[in-house]
This record gives sequence, structure tokens and C-alpha cells, in this order.
Amino acid sequence: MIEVKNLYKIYNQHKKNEFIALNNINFLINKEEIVLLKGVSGSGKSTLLSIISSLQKPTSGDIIVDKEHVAKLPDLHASNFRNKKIGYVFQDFNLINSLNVYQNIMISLIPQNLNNKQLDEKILNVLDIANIKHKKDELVSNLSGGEKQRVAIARALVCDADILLFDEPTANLDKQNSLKFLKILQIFKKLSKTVIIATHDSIFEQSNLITKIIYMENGQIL
Ligand SMILES: Nc1ncnc2c1ncn2[C@@H]1O[C@H](COP(=O)(O)OP(=O)(O)OP(=O)(O)O)[C@@H](O)[C@H]1O
Repeated sequence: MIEVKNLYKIYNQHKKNEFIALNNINFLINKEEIVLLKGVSGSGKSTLLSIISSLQKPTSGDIIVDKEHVAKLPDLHASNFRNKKIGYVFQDFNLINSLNVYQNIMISLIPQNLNNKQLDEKILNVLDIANIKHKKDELVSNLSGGEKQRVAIARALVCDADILLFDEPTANLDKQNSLKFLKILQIFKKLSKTVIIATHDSIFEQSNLITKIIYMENGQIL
């Protein structure tokens, strides 16, 4: 469960360029929900995702993920929390272009100290789920946008995080690949993941797997 309470994020606080990006956000997301976070560019969606994943700290307020007070975690604990609990798929995918698909996934597993057989098992399994196993030896720089996204999804799945966060997952995809992404939601449901998708793409409203839509405007929930 993800509980967000009285959350504020103020950039450049007490300076001339102070900006309130999140203004008293409150909501609750239950386990295994698939939630849309909707709002125009600049409404605060990415800021909210990065705070839920503990990449950034809020100015005030609380985020409780499975009883853990995420906003109060010291940095080292925050990165452990992120590795264990959160799979984050960035809008530009954040992959390493000079490495191949397999190596990009392997990097996430370094902290686990696995042997080659265990690595192979885990990596091939998620590449299979994300339907990109056939490209495992290809350099990421040679992949299409949709293929890069499937690698990013495989990487988000490999540490077996319960919560998957997507920032504008269809922004860099054509219609066909966007529809493929909608199909992947069925896999997340089968895997019992909790999913939050920040988007302004109306394509998601076609999906009957969405359990809740949170609308944001100017840092507030409508
Ligand atoms: N580090 C920062 N310093 C100052 N202002 C920032 C910072 N990061 C974000 N902002 C501002 O906070 C607001 C919300 O940004 P955010 O990226 O969360 O919006 P968004 O809804 O995700 O937009 P998009 O859909 O374009 O990604 C924007 O006006 C942005 O300019």
C-alpha cells in the first residue's frame, strides 16, 4: 500500500524563484492497483514519482510504503528501499547505449552477488516476460524506441520489485508500440504488481485494468 499524506515539494524554498511543485497531496493506493496519474506538462507528476521512489525528498509530508516512512529514510536506506521495492521506468528509459541488452539488465543485479547461472536465469526470464529476449546480445543504441522500452521494463522487473512506476511511458512511442504497452499491463496484473503511470496520453483510458485515475493540476490533486 502507498499512502501519501500532506505532501509538499517546494523548489528553491525561500529564494526569489521559489516554486511549489506539490501542494498538499493526499491519496492512497492499495496493493495491486494500476493507477493513472494524469495532468498536463508541469503539473508535478514526475516530481511526485521521484518522491515516491525516494529519489528526491519532499519539503514536508509523509509517504508510507508498506509501513516504511519513505520520506524520512536516510540516503543509504533510501537506495536499499528503492532497489528492493521500486522498479522505475523513465521517459527516456535511462539505458546505457554502449552496452548490450543483457548487460543493461545485469547491472541492476550487481548488488545481489549472484553466480552466472543465477544471473542467466533471472535475466532471461524478465527478457522473456518483456518480449525482448531475441535482442539480448544487441547493443541498446541499435534498438527502436519500443524495444528500448521493453528493455527498461525488463530491468524494472528483474529485482522483483512490487511497485512499478512509469513516467510518460508512451511519450516516445508510436501508436502501435503504445498499444503494445497497454497489453503489457496485463502481465503486471498477473504478476500482482502495483503500478503507477504518469501520463497525459488518453490511450490508457481504453484499458479496463486501470483501477483509479488521479488528476493533477498545478501541483494539486483535483
Ligand atoms: N529541480 C527543480 N527546480 C525547480 N523547479 C523544478 C525542478 N524540477 C521540476 N521543477 C518544476 O516543477 C514543476 C513540475 O515539474 P514535473 O517535472 O514534476 O512536472 P510533470 O507533470 O512531470 O511534467 P512533464 O509531463 O513535462 O514531465 C514544473 O513547473 C518544473 O519546472
